[in-house]
Amino acid sequence: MSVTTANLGFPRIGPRRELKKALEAFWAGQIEEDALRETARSLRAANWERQSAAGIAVIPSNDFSLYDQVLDTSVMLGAIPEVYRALGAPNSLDVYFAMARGTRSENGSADTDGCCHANDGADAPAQEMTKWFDTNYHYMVPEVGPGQTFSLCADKPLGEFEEALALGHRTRPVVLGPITWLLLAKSHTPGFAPLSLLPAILPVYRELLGKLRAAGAGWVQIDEPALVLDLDDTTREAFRVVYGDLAGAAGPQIMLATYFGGLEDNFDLALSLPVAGLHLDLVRAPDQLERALVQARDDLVLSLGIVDGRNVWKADLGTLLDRLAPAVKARREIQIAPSCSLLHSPIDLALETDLDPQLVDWLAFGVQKLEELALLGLGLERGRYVIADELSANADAITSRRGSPLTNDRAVRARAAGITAESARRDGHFAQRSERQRERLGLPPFPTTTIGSFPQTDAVRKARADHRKGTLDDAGYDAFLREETERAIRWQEEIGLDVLVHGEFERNDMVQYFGERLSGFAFTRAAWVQSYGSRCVRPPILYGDVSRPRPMTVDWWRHAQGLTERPVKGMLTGPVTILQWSFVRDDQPRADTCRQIALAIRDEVNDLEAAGARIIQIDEAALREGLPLRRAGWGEYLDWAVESFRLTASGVAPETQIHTHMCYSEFNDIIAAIGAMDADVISIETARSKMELLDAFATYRYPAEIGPGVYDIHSPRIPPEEEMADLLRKASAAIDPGQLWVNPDCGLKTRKWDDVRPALVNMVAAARAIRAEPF
Ligand SMILES: CN1c2c(nc(N)[nH]c2=O)NC[C@@H]1CNc1ccc(C(=O)N[C@@H](CCC(=O)N[C@@H](CCC(=O)N[C@@H](CCC(=O)O)C(=O)O)C(=O)O)C(=O)O)cc1
Ligand SMILES: N[C@@H](CCS)C(=O)O
Ligand SMILES: [Zn+2]
Repeated sequence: MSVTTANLGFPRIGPRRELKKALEAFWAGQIEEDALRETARSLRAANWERQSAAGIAVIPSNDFSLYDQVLDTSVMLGAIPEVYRALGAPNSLDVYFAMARGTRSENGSADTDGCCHANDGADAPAQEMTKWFDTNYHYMVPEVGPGQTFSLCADKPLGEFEEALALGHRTRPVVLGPITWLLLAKSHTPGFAPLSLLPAILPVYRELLGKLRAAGAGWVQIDEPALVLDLDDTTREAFRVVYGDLAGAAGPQIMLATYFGGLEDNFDLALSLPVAGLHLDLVRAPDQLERALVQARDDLVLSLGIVDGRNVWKADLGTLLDRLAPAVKARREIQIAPSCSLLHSPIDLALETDLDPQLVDWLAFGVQKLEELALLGLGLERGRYVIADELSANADAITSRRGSPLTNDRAVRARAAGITAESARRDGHFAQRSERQRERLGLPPFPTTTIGSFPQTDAVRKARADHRKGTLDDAGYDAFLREETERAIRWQEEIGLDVLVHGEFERNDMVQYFGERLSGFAFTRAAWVQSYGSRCVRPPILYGDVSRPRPMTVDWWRHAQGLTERPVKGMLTGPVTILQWSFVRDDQPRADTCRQIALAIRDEVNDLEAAGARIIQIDEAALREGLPLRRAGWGEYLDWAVESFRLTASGVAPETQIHTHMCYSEFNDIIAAIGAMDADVISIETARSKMELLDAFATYRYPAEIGPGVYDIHSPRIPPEEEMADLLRKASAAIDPGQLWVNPDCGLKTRKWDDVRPALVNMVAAARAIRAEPF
């Protein structure tokens, strides 16, 4: 028997976000391509060295990316739409970044904000961007069409393999598999099935594998996370054809990697493929181990994903050794690995100098996860006694976390236990509430508002950075933010918006801000995780029972409302979004944790109401991405997610208007659940799809008011008044005009004031024009 440690992918942004800084400097014209490439090279070298030093035997290459691995695959396959081809050689950075970010001849570079997809105000628009499975990472959506041809550009996978080899690392290159790539692709041709392109793609993969083999690669990792999804028979058959073909090609041995869940009904299919190795996610689907031990061919190398690549908790090494013992006994060779690429983990816990040492003792980031694997490898091969000290320290950490008062707050638990169906029900039906709200608010038809944030300018970010560094004191920072808020309020009044927002200038991020203020959360210095391209997030760590020690937003709201007679919305992030964008404790069901967050947010909602807020918005930007990857899990998830939202809002009086906001457009299939959230007003993304989303409302009569976005905030383009008026006319044809609000698709934090000002002036004018029309 042999046990080999392996890794599936390492974060590429760098421990101090070196890649982000180099990319942004390159885009700003401050550094040349050579300098960017040099930063990339040194990050790769450091990553290989780090993994090797941690004791990992199988180290990946081609897991690095200057922007996104799906985009890399599109370029590798020559799937470059015509609009970008004119911009340079297919393997040039000009083409690559044009696909990622679009190009603009004026007004600076185009960029997206990652909430949703592409921008369209550029000369060449960026490719669409969307969430990578159920993560907070976003990939660039490949574009394909009938008759498309493919050709290999192997520069990157080959180049990075050879680069590593020159540094003494014979790596296992990682390639995104053809079926997952095609399933993620979209076509502008209605009815076209991207999978029909497989015969055209297969020869390109075969050629790639041949070249990798010739360069000395013994193994290649082909990622097919699509295998954990619900698949139809055509797709299953495609797996048989593709891997029958590729496994027979003169390439390296194939480690087929599945992750983000269990294979379930695709299990037999995966095991029947003639590949040399199969990686299983045993964190999300532990039962797969026993099944694989019974069913796997003797010569199949099982790669066991036992360390959680999606979360930050230390693995329980003793328990894992027990679980793995039968596998070691039964198989000639096993690999042990993280459940998925470590792209979704922060890099190194050693950089966290401010965290409570007790909490540090419970955590493992990317580097520490690799060290855990190395220890497990030693323990399995040579016996537990070899790692006795480490095992005992690990057991202490696991026990300490389990029993720690830091994770258990009796009052929170008692409160959560007292939740009944009644606690999540608002006083009065929508129709009754609506009447009282209309009376109280006295808003015109087609009321205008925005989603919450105004531009996070350099000045705002600098003030926050200065405050953090101590060069701007509390009073100075507070005064600065109050002035920004006041300016925003005055300007909104001036242009005639009906319902105002304070602008969210005090917030670094819509989740991190709340994480920093809630008990049960810890906040890191450097635990950045790539969200898309150069943009990163620092998810808070939710380690304990959650409560809200004191109001978090009330003073900002009070300041803003004190400046105007018009209603200013209280502005909160909802429990599902906070849960979804945090690293969450894994010692209790997510539903229980979500309910605790909901109770904390409920306290804030109630305090905002008590302070006089007439409208309170609770954003649930991540409600849809929290949906389980398999449909069978949707019902249960939606039940607790919707209940959590309702809990936040059910403590207020009928005349207090509750808004929610969701900045994605794909919710035809969950529209009833969204109705069940029982918000009084929902704002949604629709501008980009030109109100297509409203089709959902044709079959489902949404009971409350709706603000379908009329202004695509992902683009710096300024939408003309007439265009927005047209969208409102279109909306009025699908929905009772009395239900309609007028607002942008999402918050404006990533935009510049120079774009925002004229766009909102036009939006108000469009609303006024519509009000004057007969409906
Ligand atoms: C809506 N989206 C969000 C998601 N997830 C979230 N948690 N939050 C979201 O808003 N997922 C889906 C989308 C993803 N979209 C985005 C959009 C934009 C960003 C982004 O711009 N990220 C910033 C970091 C944001 C932040 O925390 N800013 C801090 C400053 C942090 C910083 O750089 N500090 C430096 C020191 C700076 C100095 O000293 O000058 C440091 O700590 O080292 C702030 O405003 O205070 C980014 O730059 O990547 C992300 C996701
Ligand atoms: N209130 C937030 C929602 C973003 S999804 C904002 O406006 O930025
Ligand atoms: Zn949004």
